Amino acid sequence: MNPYDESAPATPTGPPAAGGRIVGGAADGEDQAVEAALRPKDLGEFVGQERVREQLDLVLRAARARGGVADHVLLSGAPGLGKTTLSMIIAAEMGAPIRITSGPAIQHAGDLAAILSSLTEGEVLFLDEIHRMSRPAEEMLYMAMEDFRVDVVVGKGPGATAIPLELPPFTLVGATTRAGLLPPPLRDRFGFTGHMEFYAPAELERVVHRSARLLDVGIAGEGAAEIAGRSRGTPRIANRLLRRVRDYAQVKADGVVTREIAAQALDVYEVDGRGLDRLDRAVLTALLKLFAGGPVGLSTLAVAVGEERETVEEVAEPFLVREGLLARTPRGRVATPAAWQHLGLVPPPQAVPGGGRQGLFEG
Ligand SMILES: Nc1ncnc2c1ncn2[C@@H]1O[C@H](COP(=O)(O)OP(=O)(O)OP(=O)(O)O)[C@@H](O)[C@H]1O
Repeated sequence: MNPYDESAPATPTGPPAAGGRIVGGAADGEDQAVEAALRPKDLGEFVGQERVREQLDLVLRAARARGGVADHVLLSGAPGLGKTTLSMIIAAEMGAPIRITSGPAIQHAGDLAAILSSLTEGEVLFLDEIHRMSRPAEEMLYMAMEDFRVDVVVGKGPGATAIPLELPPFTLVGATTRAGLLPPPLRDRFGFTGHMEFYAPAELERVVHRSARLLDVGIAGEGAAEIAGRSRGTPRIANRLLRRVRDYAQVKADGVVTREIAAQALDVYEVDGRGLDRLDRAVLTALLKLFAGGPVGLSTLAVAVGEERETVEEVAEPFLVREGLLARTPRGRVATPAAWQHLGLVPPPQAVPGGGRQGLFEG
């Protein structure tokens, strides 16, 4: 195919990209409904993340041996990698109840004080998106984490008084997609920090097999491998793709997920062999076909695919960069040799990988 062919069909533009993406990392309504059934219940069932699992196992065993509560735990990593699941496992392994809330839900220090003061001894408090808590709540949390105490301010102005309130010892499990955004005083108060990595295909295959068993879906080894390879390193996406493939297998075949059935089903949902969806491919296609692989400015690229700048930058690009298909350079976006290869196109002779060529199309 000639990359300069102007008669090529117009680059397809995706639906509103961030919401409802089958390959999106964040949970949608259906995910929430079925995830409870698919969550591993203990560390032994939790697939992958060997390092974090091993370290956490030590932290929890030691706490149990001491008969005390576990140190506060910070889990960082992209959405859908298992932070909530791991927090529930921590509670289960400690034989403790768990309370789940999130940073954006705690806008006032009083909201946090209400939660903290109602915890029972040893309870696990899971605080998702901890980097999005309000500043006053964050400051209250410092003292609560360190001294199991908060000062509740009663009244306003000169007459305001701080009433100290003792808290039962508890374990805070904070989760964040961006550990770098946490203020150091907060980060330092966690006894253990685990960074969750994207999963290897073989690990995702195990996740798919396990979920298929729980959902009572017949699946061949190669069927699981096909789904795993398109799941962008993320168990949540693997589970979601499995559900869509199961539908297809039931409607179009005998219900068993083979490699062919998985591939056909995911082609219908426009998730390609490497996990790129329609938006990802639209961005890449425009970059290659319209701008000869770049460099091209983000705004120009966004106009070319009919999307908002932010959608291209925040929704499509991170995965393309991670996959080594696109590079962000000071002079604009540049396709890598792997991008040409993935779309089956031949780079023009003067295109130098890494953006060494004078940009004709910068926006
Ligand atoms: N290591 C794992 N083994 C098996 N299944 C997993 C694993 N990690 C996650 N899952 C599955 O993936 C789904 C999403 O996991 P979870 O909700 O824990 O992700 P998360 O990191 O908390 O996401 P978010 O940041 O959006 O809250 C769950 O249904 C869980 O069953």
